[in-house]
Amino acid sequence: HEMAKAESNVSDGLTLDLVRDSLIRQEDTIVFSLIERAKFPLNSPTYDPSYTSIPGSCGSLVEFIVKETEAIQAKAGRYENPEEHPFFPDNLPPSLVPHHKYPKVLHPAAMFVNINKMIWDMYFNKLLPLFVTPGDDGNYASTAARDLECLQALSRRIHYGKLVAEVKFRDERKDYEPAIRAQDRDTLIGLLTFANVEEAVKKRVAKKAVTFGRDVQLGDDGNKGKYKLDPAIVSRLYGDWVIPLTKEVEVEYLLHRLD
Ligand SMILES: O=C(O)C(=O)C[C@]1(C(=O)O)C=C[C@@H](O)C=C1
Repeated sequence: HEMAKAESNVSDGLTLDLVRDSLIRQEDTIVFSLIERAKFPLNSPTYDPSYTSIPGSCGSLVEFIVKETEAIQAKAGRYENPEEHPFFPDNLPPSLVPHHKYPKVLHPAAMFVNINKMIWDMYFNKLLPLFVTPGDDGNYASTAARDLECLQALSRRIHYGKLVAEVKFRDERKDYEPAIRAQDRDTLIGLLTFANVEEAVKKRVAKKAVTFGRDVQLGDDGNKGKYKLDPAIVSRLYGDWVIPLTKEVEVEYLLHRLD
């Protein structure tokens, strides 16, 4: 089904190539946010609920930062954008800014797909210990702020799977419809998987880690193979978690595409 690329010509101008261009640009944001987080050691008190005793808040410092930041950003209209998904959607304050008419591209069922709990779990339990050094330098607030940027960048990329799925559905409706009617996950995964694209993504993000993770010097390249973030880990992050979670969003969206 590589043919779909050339043929897609939908009314709102959305094409698989355009959606993929956005995914590629978002790689820059993700790799750079990880580099920024890697400046700090693990700083485990950031994640320890017993470290803080903030009145009115019972979780860890990172939960406090994420919840409070999301509340401010919600008031500023961030979650009006269908591409943004909060980590703590309960009790978010309403937007206080004028309503912006985002183009209605997705099926309304898209609203109910939010896998940020899985992303949170993956980031803190699997990924973080892989790419930060052990240790504690006391910079917990800055550490939590960097975590939030990583989480938001990952969440945006993974939930972009809704748009990817929508374009694929429009391009190959007759293949997708029977699988959706049968609620057949495996067939849907088969239809939306492009192994060659996944391989290219994994190689490219490793190359971005090499490129962005160097010290820029005016004279000779003094890097001697030392990077701020291990390129192999970025490749693994994508292969083991980012791509599978994006596919999970694609399937969840498609299962309700005909509701
Ligand atoms: O580019 C696509 O077709 C996507 O669905 C995105 C993505 C990815 O997460 O990078 C996921 C599944 C495909 O197998 C290839 C790549």
